[in-house]
Amino acid sequence: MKRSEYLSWEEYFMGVASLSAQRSKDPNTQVGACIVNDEKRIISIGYNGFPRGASDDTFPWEKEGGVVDTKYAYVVHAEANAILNARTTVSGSTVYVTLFPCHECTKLIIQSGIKEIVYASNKYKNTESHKAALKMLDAAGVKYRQMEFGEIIYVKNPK
Ligand SMILES: Nc1ccn([C@H]2C[C@H](O)[C@@H](COP(=O)(O)O)O2)c(=O)n1
Ligand SMILES: [Zn+2]
Repeated sequence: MKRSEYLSWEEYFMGVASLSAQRSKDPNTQVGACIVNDEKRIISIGYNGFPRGASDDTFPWEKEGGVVDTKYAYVVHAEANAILNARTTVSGSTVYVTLFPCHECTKLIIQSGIKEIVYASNKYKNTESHKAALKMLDAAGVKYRQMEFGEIIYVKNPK
């Protein structure tokens, strides 16, 4: 008899996103993303980090200070890295991401043709960035739903 405690596809893809997040050097928030096509194939992964050439040891991880002295000026977000890392089209795919996309990543998600977002944490809910992201996703008809490992707890823009 086959074992019954195996991971569901959703748990597997969010698990890969979560493992990817563990590569991040951000001391405060580690984010991972996993892009999956309609054949359930993982086509790309990414996590938040500095761009090539920007050393994790010399560029700032600070949250506060002048623009050039904080991480926000330099970090490439997990979703952006996953889209950029893809070696095939991401159009029509689903992105599993450990944190709801910010408004900038939302633009990339929409423009790259990703059709669905499955996210875990929504810790920046109620921020202006989140509101803008929701506005764009709803206008574009991109679906999004929250999942807690194994359990889908919220669905928006269903088929
Ligand atoms: N959807 C997101 C949102 C944020 N990030 C990155 C950008 C930063 O490295 C970090 C957020 O830092 P915090 O302000 O919480 O200290 O997460 C991302 O990759 N994807
Ligand atoms: Zn972002």
